[in-house]
Amino acid sequence: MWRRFAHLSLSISRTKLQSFEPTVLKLINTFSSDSGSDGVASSRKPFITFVLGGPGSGKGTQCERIASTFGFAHLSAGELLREEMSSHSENGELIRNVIKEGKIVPSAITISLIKKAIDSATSDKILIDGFPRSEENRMAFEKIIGVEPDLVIFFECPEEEMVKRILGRNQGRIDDNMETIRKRLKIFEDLNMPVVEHYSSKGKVHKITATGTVDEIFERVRQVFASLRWQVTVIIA
Ligand SMILES: Nc1ncnc2c1ncn2[C@@H]1O[C@H](COP(=O)(O)OP(=O)(O)O)[C@@H](O)[C@H]1O
Ligand SMILES: Nc1ccn([C@@H]2O[C@H](COP(=O)(O)OP(=O)(O)O)[C@@H](O)[C@H]2O)c(=O)n1
Ligand SMILES: [Mg+2]
Repeated sequence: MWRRFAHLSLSISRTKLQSFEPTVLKLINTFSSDSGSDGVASSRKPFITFVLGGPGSGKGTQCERIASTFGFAHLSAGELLREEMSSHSENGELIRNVIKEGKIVPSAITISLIKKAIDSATSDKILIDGFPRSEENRMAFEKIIGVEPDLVIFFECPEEEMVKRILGRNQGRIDDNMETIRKRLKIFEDLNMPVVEHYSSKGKVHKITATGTVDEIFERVRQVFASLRWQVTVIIA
């Protein structure tokens, strides 16, 4: 039956895609970004977005909205580490100490958790929230996983706003106290920002002003994802 159809592969915006008659479209679940590498996505390679920003800048909150609106799997590096910490695994104590100090967990541990989460994700559009947090994290990911992100979102937020949000977060986290927050803010400047600068120089970063209401910020984020070019196969009957 499929042999009677001509297949045409093209890149098309999501808005235009929605106006097509669904019966003549077969959507391959991949897409590429305008700023992406080669613009040609394979149906097997996941579309990876790194979501970066200081502690309390709203990464987790906005990732939930992106995931539910655009069908992404949301993997939070911090959540994966906290789960591992609570599972009493051999690395649990090490992770607890590093998080309490606001430092960065060795890349091999974090990447192995991320890899497992990617492998079991139900979407091949993946948000990796809070990773990479250092150049060492970044280089290890690119080496072990063997891909670069297709897109990087960076939430820019003033320090005093981040501190206010963390102190109001109320999730019982061992690192949400003023002493650890100060250390995390320093790590953010010293180790996280070089990662943002690296991907900025490659034209992959979309900087989002992370002040205002959750809805206002999501409207800025939404525009980035709505402008992604979907890779579709059109089946012409
Ligand atoms: N735009 C916003 N305005 C006020 N509070 C916010 C906003 N976005 C998130 N929050 C709250 O701030 C805290 C930190 O947000 P979160 O998404 O956990 O940030 P991150 O993952 O970057 O640390 C949470 O309690 C969240 O509910
Ligand atoms: N790539 C990562 C991500 C988090 N972490 C650790 O986990 C802590 C919490 O990360 P998180 O992403 O949940 O924190 P928020 O920025 O969401 O507040 C960090 O401060 C680090 O100690 C890490 O070591 N390596
Ligand atoms: Mg978070």
